[in-house]
Amino acid sequence: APPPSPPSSPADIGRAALAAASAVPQVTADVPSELLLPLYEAFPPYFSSLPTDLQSLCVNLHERCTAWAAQGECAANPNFMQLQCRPACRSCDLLLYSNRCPVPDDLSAAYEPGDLDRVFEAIALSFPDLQPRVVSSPPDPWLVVFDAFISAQESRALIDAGTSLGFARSTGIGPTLPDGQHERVEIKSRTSRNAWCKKDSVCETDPLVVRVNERVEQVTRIPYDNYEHLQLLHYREGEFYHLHHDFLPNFTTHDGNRLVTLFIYLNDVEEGGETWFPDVLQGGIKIKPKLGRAVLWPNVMNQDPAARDGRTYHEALAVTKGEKYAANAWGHIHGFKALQEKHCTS
Ligand SMILES: O=C(O)CCC(=O)C(=O)O
Ligand SMILES: [Fe+2]
Repeated sequence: APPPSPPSSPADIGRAALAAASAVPQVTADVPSELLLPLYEAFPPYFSSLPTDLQSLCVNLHERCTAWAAQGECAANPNFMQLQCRPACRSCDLLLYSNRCPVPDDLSAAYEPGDLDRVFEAIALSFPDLQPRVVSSPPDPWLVVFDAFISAQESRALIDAGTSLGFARSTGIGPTLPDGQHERVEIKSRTSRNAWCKKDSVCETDPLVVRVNERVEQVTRIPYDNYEHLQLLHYREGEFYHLHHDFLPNFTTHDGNRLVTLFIYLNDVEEGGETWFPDVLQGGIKIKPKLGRAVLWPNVMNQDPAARDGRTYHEALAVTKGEKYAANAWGHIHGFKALQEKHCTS
């Protein structure tokens, strides 16, 4: 990914710290000579003190890291520099999750035991304009369909945001990396494409998108910061997402897991593309995509919001005619967005 905020550097005055000193032909600023040496030559104690699986990750990811470090950018722009220019900033120890991601001060939970039922019970009474229908309720898992969750104009704004951000083949969550995050891998069971409504994108400036996020927050009573950035989806004819659960496996990060999924359909689909819940009610439930419609379901148990509700497996059936646009809003127990900025989410 491109640097979110590249340091200001007047000229190309150095090379990566891992380049040999002889490979740096033109040094036009005062760069300390040790920064021009390979890290393990210049700082053997520092390098060998790192756990072995971190040593291979202790590299500069940008060729101007050394020069930026010499200009004081490690202190001026730490979020970017400490991860992109690890050896140059002597920040390789931050590759360890426990070093990089101290437990947040505010670990309050969006849902305490019992809150999930309270939130779902209140929805039918509090948001009549959104046309909610309780399709399933305890002792079965909650499942609420809103037939007017967003307007045609808001749907258009979300599709346009996805198009401008660029839809790319969707991935699944792969093995845990040494830095505590997870590899993203292409999976055969999911052929859709998606875009993330990320920070500093049109999603944060378009009032229509902002309004949708506010509604998601109000209806679910999960704060905006606890939500992952909206994930915008595009399925072309034949594309699908096979049976899966939205609760993340093996997560250990401070954001906690996904409490609920609010899934929004952004267009009418000619044929297919239903969301199928095989274990909700007798014989399962299929939700047909429809512009403005949304489905809300829990991924966790009412009595224990840290535990997965194994009954809300679901599948996006293949679009058999036309195309499908949709959006996922995933609300976590704890804050998510601020942690993601520090690369501390899964
Ligand atoms: O497209 C759908 O109907 C559901 C998609 C889904 O379950 C997901 O993206 O996690
Ligand atoms: Fe899903």
